[in-house]
Amino acid sequence: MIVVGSDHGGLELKEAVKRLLAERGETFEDCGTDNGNSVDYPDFGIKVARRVSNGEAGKGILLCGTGIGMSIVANKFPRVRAALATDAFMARMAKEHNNANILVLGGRVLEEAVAREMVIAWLDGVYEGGRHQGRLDKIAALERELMK
Ligand SMILES: O=C(CO)[C@H](O)[C@H](O)[C@H](O)COP(=O)(O)O
Repeated sequence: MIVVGSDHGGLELKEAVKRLLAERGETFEDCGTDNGNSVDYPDFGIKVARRVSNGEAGKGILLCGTGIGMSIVANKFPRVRAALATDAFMARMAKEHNNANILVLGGRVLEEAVAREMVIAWLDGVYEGGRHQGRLDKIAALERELMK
């Protein structure tokens, strides 16, 4: 299950991402926003990141104008590794090296065709483990330490 969410700045590109997910037959749920009215990105970033953090959803895709605000919010949550990417290489690395469970996109930054390539690269990428796992373990240990 993939949860998606955006503010008004990411809404148009989110609709394109949803079309791609539907074409691929992915199971997904849109946590909003659902219209162009100005909203606050944390409200929607929290909805998506909480569900990834607690395991209700395996993956999430978040969009705002630049993706920066959504990244800041999502990475507050334990077990969330949210990656703001700007091209297909970064999106693929986000999966292969970082095992990112949330992909963050900027609706005011990306062309639809590039965003589609990115989502495909991230979804189809395979986490490599190996040397990268020790690095993710260090991040997880830091999370546990900071939560004490
Ligand atoms: O939070 C952001 C930047 O990190 C997002 O890009 C928002 O979409 C943006 O800040 C919203 O801007 P607006 O002028 O209120 O439309």
